[in-house]
Amino acid sequence: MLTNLEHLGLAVNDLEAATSLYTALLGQAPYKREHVASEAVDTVFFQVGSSKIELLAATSSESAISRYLEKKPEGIHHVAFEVDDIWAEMARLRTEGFVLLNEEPKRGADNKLVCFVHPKSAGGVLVELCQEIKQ
Ligand SMILES: CC[C@H](C(=O)O)C(=O)SCCNC(=O)CCNC(=O)[C@H](O)C(C)(C)COP(=O)(O)OP(=O)(O)OC[C@H]1O[C@@H](n2cnc3c(N)ncnc32)[C@H](O)[C@@H]1OP(=O)(O)O
Ligand SMILES: [Co+2]
Repeated sequence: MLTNLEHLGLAVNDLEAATSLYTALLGQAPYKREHVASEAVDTVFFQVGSSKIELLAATSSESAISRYLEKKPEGIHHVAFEVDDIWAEMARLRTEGFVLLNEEPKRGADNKLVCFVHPKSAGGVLVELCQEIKQ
């Protein structure tokens, strides 16, 4: 089952400007900056209670974030939910008729295994599932 709203992913053109804005808005500094080569993104994370804000900027034109920002304004790009068992949730969502964008979970940011649900099958929202990678 989905246990928590893990993060909101915000697509931004200028990561430093967005980081300054959210530092002022949230009244706190980010806890992590991370490059995710597999997604060609630089990310900045803020903790807000039990949820997070993830700022995402593309590092190449091949990035999903780059393609998104070619067509849409900066803003909420995806919503991510925490799961205890990503394999079970992927199987459950498939049986519910959702279209998954990856066959297997893949390594995401912030020490997570992730998978994505196509927005066209999720009411127009790009959904991400995240499972903590236990050390
Ligand atoms: C993993 C690191 C980090 C983490 O938290 O761990 C991340 O979150 S990385 C986040 C960036 N990576 C991804 O988003 C990977 C999954 N996304 C994709 O595979 C694509 O972005 C996809 C398939 C959702 C869209 O691909 P593309 O933009 O090339 O396709 P289209 O432009 O043809 O879009 C198809 C259709 O979907 C609508 N769309 C696209 N993106 C979104 C979105 N973020 N939210 C809602 N809707 C979206 C788009 O408008 C098209 O709709 P249509 O009505 O046909 O115009
Ligand atoms: Co994300």
